[in-house]
Amino acid sequence: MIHMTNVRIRYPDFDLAIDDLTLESGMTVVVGRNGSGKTTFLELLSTGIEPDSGEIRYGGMTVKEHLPLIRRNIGFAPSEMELYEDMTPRGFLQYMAGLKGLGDTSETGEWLKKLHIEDISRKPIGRLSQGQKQSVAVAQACLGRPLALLLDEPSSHLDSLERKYLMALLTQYAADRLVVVVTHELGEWDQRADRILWLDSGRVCFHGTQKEWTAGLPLNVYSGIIAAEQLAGIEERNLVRCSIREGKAHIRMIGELPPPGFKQERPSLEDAYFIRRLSQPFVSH
Ligand SMILES: Nc1ncnc2c1ncn2[C@@H]1O[C@H](COP(=O)(O)OP(=O)(O)OP(=O)(O)O)[C@@H](O)[C@H]1O
Repeated sequence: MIHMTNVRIRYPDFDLAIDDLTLESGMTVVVGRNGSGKTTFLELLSTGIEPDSGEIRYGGMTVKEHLPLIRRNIGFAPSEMELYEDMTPRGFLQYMAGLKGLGDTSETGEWLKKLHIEDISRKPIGRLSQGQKQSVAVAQACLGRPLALLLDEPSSHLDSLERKYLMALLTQYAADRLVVVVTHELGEWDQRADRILWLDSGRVCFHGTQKEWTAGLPLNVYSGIIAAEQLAGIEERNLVRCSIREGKAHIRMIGELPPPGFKQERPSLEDAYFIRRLSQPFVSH
């Protein structure tokens, strides 16, 4: 469990302020617009940056007193992790295992397999694709099975099948540990996230379960089919999804009332994000 109290980070053009937040075991998905402070939040949790004020407790321990122990129990994969280009994934993981003080490096093979990078494990990292490098970054974070796994957009370069495998792997990992994932692809986490954390302008706007996230929304979700030429009558901002097939537009949209013939749908995590964003008062940056 990680607990943040009165945490502040002040940059010249941005500040992050978290008064009271507890992250518990399970999968927490962090969302928010660009520049809302998600990476800063993850860097804080990872102990990579120190708050200007306030306190973060890891299972009751503070960084001041127990930094090495806390770091041993955190696995962190930043979004664009700097990897040693001349090393191979296997060599890099063994090196990281050494740094983390893991005696048994056989675990490196396990993560290479689980992240599906075993076949490229002897190629220099510099010659890997973005997606393969991303998997190496996630693998190093998992080494030692840390109690808290912090991942910044871990699937942004992965193909859809690898994304699915990664979701399954992380869901399993989160069964008895704390996993925090920053993502812009909230739709992928339907039925997988235990909690959603929504940051905006460096503030926590929402922290709660999937059920709470999708409940009590000020707008509804509708689906329906209209002639493609009628599409112009629907405001772009209200469209969640639209595909045109045989002259018909198949639509998922949000609104107060359904257009004629549309039926109401249960909001997905992503629908709820759109609704919450659209219903927010405009904040200039
Ligand atoms: N080291 C720094 N010095 C000054 N400002 C910074 C620093 N790091 C981040 N910021 C600012 O803090 C704000 C939040 O950045 P952050 O990267 O945390 O946002 P984000 O939500 O992760 O964005 P994105 O979704 O685009 O990745 C931005 O305005 C950014 O310019």
